[in-house]
Amino acid sequence: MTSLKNCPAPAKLNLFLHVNGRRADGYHLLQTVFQLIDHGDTLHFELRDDDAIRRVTDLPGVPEESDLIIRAARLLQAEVLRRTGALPRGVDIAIDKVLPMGGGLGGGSSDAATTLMALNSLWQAGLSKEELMALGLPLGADIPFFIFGETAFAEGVGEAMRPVQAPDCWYVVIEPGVAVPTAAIFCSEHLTRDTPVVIITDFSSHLENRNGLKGFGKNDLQQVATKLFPPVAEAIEWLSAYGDARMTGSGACVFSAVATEAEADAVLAKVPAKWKAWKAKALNRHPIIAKL
Ligand SMILES: C[C@](O)(CO)[C@H](O)COP(=O)(O)OP(=O)(O)OC[C@H]1O[C@@H](n2ccc(N)nc2=O)[C@H](O)[C@@H]1O
Ligand SMILES: Nc1ncnc2c1ncn2[C@@H]1O[C@H](COP(=O)(O)OP(=O)(O)OP(=O)(O)O)[C@@H](O)[C@H]1O
Repeated sequence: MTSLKNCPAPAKLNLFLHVNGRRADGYHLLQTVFQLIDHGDTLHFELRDDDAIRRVTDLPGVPEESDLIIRAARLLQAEVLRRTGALPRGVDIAIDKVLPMGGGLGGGSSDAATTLMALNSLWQAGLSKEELMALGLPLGADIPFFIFGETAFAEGVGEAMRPVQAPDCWYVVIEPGVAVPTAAIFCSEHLTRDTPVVIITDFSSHLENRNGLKGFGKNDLQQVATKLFPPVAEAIEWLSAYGDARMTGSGACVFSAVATEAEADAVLAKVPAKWKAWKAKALNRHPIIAKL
């Protein structure tokens, strides 16, 4: 096999996101449910005759050298060299970018995770899932989750994960049109960092309904993000008329669960034209698993 086309890099939603504390190194201890959804970027990989790793699609605002896709590919290439003494063939990587940057949807992390999984297969590198997760973590906190590949309850700095059954529902997602820098939210003096720790049984009954995790938990980053970025507050306020609207990750995107696709369409029809909005279905498993 010399190419892998149409590899999905889905988005995630944080159904709740609690900040429970802060480590000595400044990183925050979180508890979250990462929900995979069927909306995201698509990547294409084509092996080269030399050993160069190239992005063949322009991504405005993200130079090739700092792109998480390229950094992930180079990291795996170096790891294969270290293990086998042979440098794997280079690769041209194309991307259909759909997910907004700084959207809280984990776009960059998902692209990097898909790159690690696809190249592990194309290069027949044989790294285990756990080895790929460890390789990806320094590049982005959400990368291990996407490689884990299942909707999950995550704790710590995101590295301890347990699969949970995704609520069987749809989500309406609004992009408020701003990019939120994650670090700025975590640095804020106004961020509360003392939400009590929960256990799965605290919310497992909520997973069975078709309203996401409506009524359970909150996003602790939301208060800070809405103060710094008023369009996020405005989108939450608008969407709240149709359900329990929340922000995902460190923002900017906001979402609300609905039971059916028809209900999602009904809400989408009313979204003010100034915002981009879309619907997505809850997934239990990463769609790339069926492909590799
Ligand atoms: C908040 C989440 O969106 C939840 O899914 C993610 O954990 C953030 O993931 P990300 O955007 O990939 O963030 P990273 O690039 O890993 O980290 C950006 C910055 O956020 C802060 N950060 C991130 C994760 C964490 N558990 N504690 C932190 O304090 C750190 O200042 C870090 O330098
Ligand atoms: N392939 C990539 N796609 C998107 N962003 C990338 C990529 N590579 C590097 N980046 C950088 O990462 C930053 C964060 O982008 P990303 O889309 O991952 O944010 P996010 O959705 O807020 O993530 P999270 O939910 O993990 O906080 C971008 O502003 C960009 O500078």
